[in-house]
Amino acid sequence: MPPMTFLAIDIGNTRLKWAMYDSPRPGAALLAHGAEFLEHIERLAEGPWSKLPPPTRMLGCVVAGETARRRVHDQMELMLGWEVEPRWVVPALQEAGVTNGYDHPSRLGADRWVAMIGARHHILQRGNERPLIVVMVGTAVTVDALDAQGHFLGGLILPGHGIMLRALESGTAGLHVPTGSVTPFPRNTSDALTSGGTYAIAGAVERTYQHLYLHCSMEPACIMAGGAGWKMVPSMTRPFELVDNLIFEGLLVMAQQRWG
Ligand SMILES: Nc1ncnc2c1ncn2[C@@H]1O[C@H](COP(=O)(O)OP(=O)(O)O)[C@@H](O)[C@H]1O
Ligand SMILES: CC(C)(COP(=O)(O)O)[C@@H](O)C(=O)NCCC(=O)O
Ligand SMILES: [K+]
Repeated sequence: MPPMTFLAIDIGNTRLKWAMYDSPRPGAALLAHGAEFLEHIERLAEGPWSKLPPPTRMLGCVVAGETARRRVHDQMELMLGWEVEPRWVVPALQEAGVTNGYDHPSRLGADRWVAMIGARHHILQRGNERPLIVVMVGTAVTVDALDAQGHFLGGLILPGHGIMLRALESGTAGLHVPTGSVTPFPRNTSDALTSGGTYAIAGAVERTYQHLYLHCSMEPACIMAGGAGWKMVPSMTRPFELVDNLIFEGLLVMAQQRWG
């Protein structure tokens, strides 16, 4: 049987991340991966994808809008020998052991849905059925809560580091300063802005931790991901695990259910 290669794609509001695996299932071997800022999507076919084997299956999640999705389809069409049909995640009422408590389940960000499925799979593999907080630090920050049975209870959306800074710069006269350091008692504008943003995110996670602990009477686990997740590492108030490829783990779980 020929190998069943799998292409996973995550289109966020800042960057497209992609990864090619040797099969559509968790634990598959990673063959190649990359990331492009959205303005460079048109480089994919001629550049990083040109040396890839044709994918047998493709599954992606997109929150950057219809135009970005179409630009990726165009790149896939340019690839000689690629006949794969692009498939994109739409958050459902239930998938892979996670139930979706959103008022309108399909309006939940597809990346949040995929990340929660990846995170739930990740902690179940460690034999831990416990409440779970999934934090994604990208363009925006999301802090999502699941109970021990895998019910998504709800979650927060807040601005990411970049948006917070740009909002303050554009809404004030005197806040155009270089990036500072995170410190408990900032004594200059740069440190005050950088610390304010970082602790705003850490505080939102801490609050969700308290809410979920109270709701479930059981200590939650916390999984963190996203391009700026590493910036949060020294400032978190509870134990957490940084999982770099969380979205891809989620897409692999979903791919296995579809094609495995
Ligand atoms: N090397 C990097 N390239 C791009 N963004 C980075 C990088 N390192 C950190 N970041 C931060 O990560 C954020 C983008 O993360 P990412 O997960 O790509 O976002 P999204 O999923 O929204 O596209 C940016 O706002 C930026 O602050
Ligand atoms: C919250 C988000 C903007 C996060 O996007 P990102 O930072 O990953 O680019 C995205 O998940 C989204 O557009 N969600 C739809 C609205 C919702 O989840 O309620
Ligand atoms: K994302």
